[in-house]
Amino acid sequence: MIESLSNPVQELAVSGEDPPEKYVYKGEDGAIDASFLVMEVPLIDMSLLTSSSAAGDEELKKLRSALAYCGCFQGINHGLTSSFLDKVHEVAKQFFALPIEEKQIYSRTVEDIEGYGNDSVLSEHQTLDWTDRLYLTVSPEDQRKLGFWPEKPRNFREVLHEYTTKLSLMNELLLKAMARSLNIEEHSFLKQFGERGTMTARFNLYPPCPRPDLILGVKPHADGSAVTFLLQDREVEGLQIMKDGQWYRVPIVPHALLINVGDQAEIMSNGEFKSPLHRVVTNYERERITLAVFCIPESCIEIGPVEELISENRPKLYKNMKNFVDIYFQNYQQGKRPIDAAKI
Ligand SMILES: O=C(O)CCC(=O)C(=O)O
Ligand SMILES: [Fe+2]
Repeated sequence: MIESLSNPVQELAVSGEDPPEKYVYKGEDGAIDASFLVMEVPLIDMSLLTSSSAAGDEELKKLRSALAYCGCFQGINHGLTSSFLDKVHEVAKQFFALPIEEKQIYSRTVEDIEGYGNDSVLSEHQTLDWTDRLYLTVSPEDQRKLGFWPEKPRNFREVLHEYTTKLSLMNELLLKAMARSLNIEEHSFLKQFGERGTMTARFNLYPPCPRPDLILGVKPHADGSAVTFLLQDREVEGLQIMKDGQWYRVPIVPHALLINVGDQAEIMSNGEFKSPLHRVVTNYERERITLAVFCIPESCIEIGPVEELISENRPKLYKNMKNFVDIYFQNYQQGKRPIDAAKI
C-alpha cells in the first residue's frame, strides 16, 4: 500500500497556483454547484425532548420524522450559550491561523489518524479533499493523546473539554429521545452505545479554493458514528445533503447544532432513521471552519437492529456486528458505502 501524507491545503491555497489534478473530483454524482435548493432541515427544540408534556410528545414526533426524512435536524435550545459556541469557533480559528511550524508539532503520522493533517494518500487514483483537519479522541478520557491537543491558543484544551462534556450528555439525551420517538424502551440505543463509547472531534478548515466548480471540500460520505454534532461555520455555507438523488444545501442557522445520525444509528433503528449522504463544497473567496464531533458506540459491544423494530412487516435489514468503525474504514477506502456491508 502506498501511503503518504499530503501538504497542507492551506499552503496550496495561498500559493495561488492551479490546484494539482489529484484534487479534482471525478465522481459521477452530478455537478458541483453551490446554488442547489436549500433543504428544509427541521428545527428541534432540544429542551423539549425530555419533557413529558404534549409539547414534548410533539417534539418527539418531529424528531422521528426528521431522522426518517433527511437524517438530520438543527438542534436549538440545546443549553449551550451563543457566546460559548462563538468561543469554540474562535479557538478553532486561532489554531488554524497559527504558523505552519507550530501546527506541525501536532502532525499526524501515517499510521495514526489522530492529529493535524489531511488525507492519507493510499493510491495514485485517489481524489483528495480540499481541507486540513485536526482530529482528536476526546473520550474515553484515558484514551486522549494529549500530545496532539494544541497548547495554543491557550484555552483550546479547556474549551474543547467543556464543549464535548456537554455534547456527551446531549448524546445520551438524544439516544434516549430517539428510542422513545419509536415507542421502544428508552435505553435500547444507549445500551448498544455502551458506557465507554468513543467521542472524536474533527476540526475542519476549508481554505478558499480557486476551482470550487471542480473540487470538493469533502467527498460524498455518510458518517460511521451513531450521532454526529456539527458546529457549522457562522457565515460560510458548504454542506450539502443528498435526498432522493438530489443534492441540497444545508442552511446555516446561527448557534444551532446540526445533528445527524450516522450509519450505526441507521443499523440500530433497523433503517427507521436514515444516515444521510453528505459532502462539502468549497468557496472561491472565503475560508470555512467547522467542528464535527462523532459519537461512536463502544467497539466491543455488538450493535444491531433493536428486536422491537423487527417484525413480519419489517424484517431485519442489517446484521449484528462489532467494531463497525473498522468495517467503515475498509469500505470507505475502497470507495464503497460502508453501510452496504451491514445489509442482510
Ligand atoms: O464540515 C462540514 O460541513 C461537514 C464535515 C463532515 O461531513 C465530516 O467531518 O464528517
Ligand atoms: Fe460527515
